[in-house]
Amino acid sequence: MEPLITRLVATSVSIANRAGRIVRDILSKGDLGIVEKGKNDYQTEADRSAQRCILASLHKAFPKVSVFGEEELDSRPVPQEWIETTVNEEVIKTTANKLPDTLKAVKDEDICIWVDPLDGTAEYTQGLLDHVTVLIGIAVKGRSVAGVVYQPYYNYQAGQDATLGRSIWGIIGVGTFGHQANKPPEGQNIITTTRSHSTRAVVLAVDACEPTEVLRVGGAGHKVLLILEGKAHAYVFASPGCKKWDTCAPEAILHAAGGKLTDIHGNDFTYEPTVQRRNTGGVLGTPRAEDHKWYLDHIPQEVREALPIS
Ligand SMILES: Nc1ncnc2c1ncn2[C@@H]1O[C@H](COP(=O)(O)O)[C@@H](OP(=O)(O)O)[C@H]1O
Ligand SMILES: [Mg+2]
Ligand SMILES: [Mg+2]
Ligand SMILES: [Mg+2]
Repeated sequence: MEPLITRLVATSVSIANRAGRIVRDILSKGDLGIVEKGKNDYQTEADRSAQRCILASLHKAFPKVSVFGEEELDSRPVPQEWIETTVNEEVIKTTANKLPDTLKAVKDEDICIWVDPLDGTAEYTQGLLDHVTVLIGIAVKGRSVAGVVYQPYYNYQAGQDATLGRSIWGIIGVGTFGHQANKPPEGQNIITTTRSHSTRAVVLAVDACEPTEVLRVGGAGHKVLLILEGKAHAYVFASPGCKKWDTCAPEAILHAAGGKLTDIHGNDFTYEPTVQRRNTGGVLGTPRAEDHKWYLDHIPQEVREALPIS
């Protein structure tokens, strides 16, 4: 049998696809069932249903693994057709002979999975559909090592014949798959940041990094995809608003591709079950680990002091 990490990622790719289908079905039916959880913080029926699908499916396949999802839900039974049991063969094939030795012996109790059933909820409700992703991040002993980012509306403006949706996945030491890997353009400094959760500190930090262009878009998953595809040079978010489920999967795919995701002090995120949910130190992502320090050094002291280390 394949190592646990390989099976987890291969199953998570199938589960994220299934959840993405639920996200699309709910929007096409038209009743989003929006609930306000807090200030500028919404949940829809798609967030709730996709999380039920993902948690029930993971629990069925891996009953001993800890899983945390963004939404607080009751334990109502999940429709049988939402339980995804297939395994993505592409992941099994690609990972065979490549998984680092350190990940081969990982046990159930070492693992914590962080699930964002719908990242970019604000943009989903506003019709900015390619900003939406489904995130499943896998941490081992508190460090993010593998992730799945499913983009359910990829290609939605490319015409009827285009295949809708794509899966991006990555494992540290194996690589990142399912997207184009481009370098960002030389001579520019394109910075991506939040579209719907901006603050004075967010703007100060972006401006201090001397952007030639600012891409204000939704979703932590989507912003990391922009970096992986060479559309942005950095993801700069000087706010305590992102949580563990926002960063776990994006961090793994970015690190597996040679990039870096930390808080704005340069500290690594940790993901053990008891960790505080908020990434209070903000988020900084770059496509090449060696470029990270330049951005860290440009974050104003005033902004750093206002964001406690996570
Ligand atoms: N001030 C804030 N309050 C609540 N959530 C926040 C937030 N700032 C960021 N987030 C969460 O972090 C994710 C990325 O934010 P953004 O799109 O603004 O860059 C979103 O995840 P969800 O859409 O899964 O809730 C968003 O809700
Ligand atoms: Mg949310
Ligand atoms: Mg999110
Ligand atoms: Mg979410």
